[in-house]
Amino acid sequence: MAAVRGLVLSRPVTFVTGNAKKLEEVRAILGNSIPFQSLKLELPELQGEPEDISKEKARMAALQVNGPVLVEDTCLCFNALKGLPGGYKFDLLILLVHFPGLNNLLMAYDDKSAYALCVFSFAAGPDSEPITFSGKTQGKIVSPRGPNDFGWDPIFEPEGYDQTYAQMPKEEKNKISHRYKSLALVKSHFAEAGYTFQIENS
Ligand SMILES: O=P(O)(O)OP(=O)(O)OP(=O)(O)OC[C@H]1O[C@@H](n2cnc3c(O)ncnc32)[C@H](O)[C@@H]1O
Ligand SMILES: [Mg+2]
Repeated sequence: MAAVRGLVLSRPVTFVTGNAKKLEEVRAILGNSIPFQSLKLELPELQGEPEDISKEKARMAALQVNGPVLVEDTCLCFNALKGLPGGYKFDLLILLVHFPGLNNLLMAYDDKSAYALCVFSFAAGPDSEPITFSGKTQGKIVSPRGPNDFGWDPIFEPEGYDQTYAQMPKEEKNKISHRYKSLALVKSHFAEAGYTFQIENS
């Protein structure tokens, strides 16, 4: 999608999420590259294709904020289940983390491969069509290992590693994660579009 070079955004970008752990990672990954403020909003939990969910979240967030917003939708997709649960958030993932025996559900399948998918959307305002940026990290589903403080991190082992996301130092996850890859595209887009920001109090 064409972006207007040098477009001045009316307000600083607001990253809207209800998830403090996501916010922590986004802060660490973006550093000072894109100035943003954050807002905790519980948006309705939509179901469907991750890109559609992410865009719809951006529309809802831009309406509420009445300005430029970033949102993201993240899911874990099992290849043996043809990409489910993906954007269909029945509580299977949470059950898998808390009741490791349920991993037998996947034991029925030889294929334990999965991918973590993060779709960021940027909407320049309530009247702008959101643009999406998808980042994917391949891996496999394993019995839970590591601290249990962020979603399905204990059961996802990224390809090429013998640790789950939960066992890795945060800096390591943030170098290879679905979120990192999606944000790399967001950063490139912002750099190419040449947005300038009116930062409050500056
Ligand atoms: O307000 P939003 O941003 O929507 O926050 P959310 O927690 O509802 O986030 P999602 O709908 O995108 O995510 C669905 C689930 O996936 C979990 N999740 C998201 N990113 C994750 C990651 O990097 N590692 C592990 N679990 C993650 C998250 O905790 C949710 O339980
Ligand atoms: Mg959500």
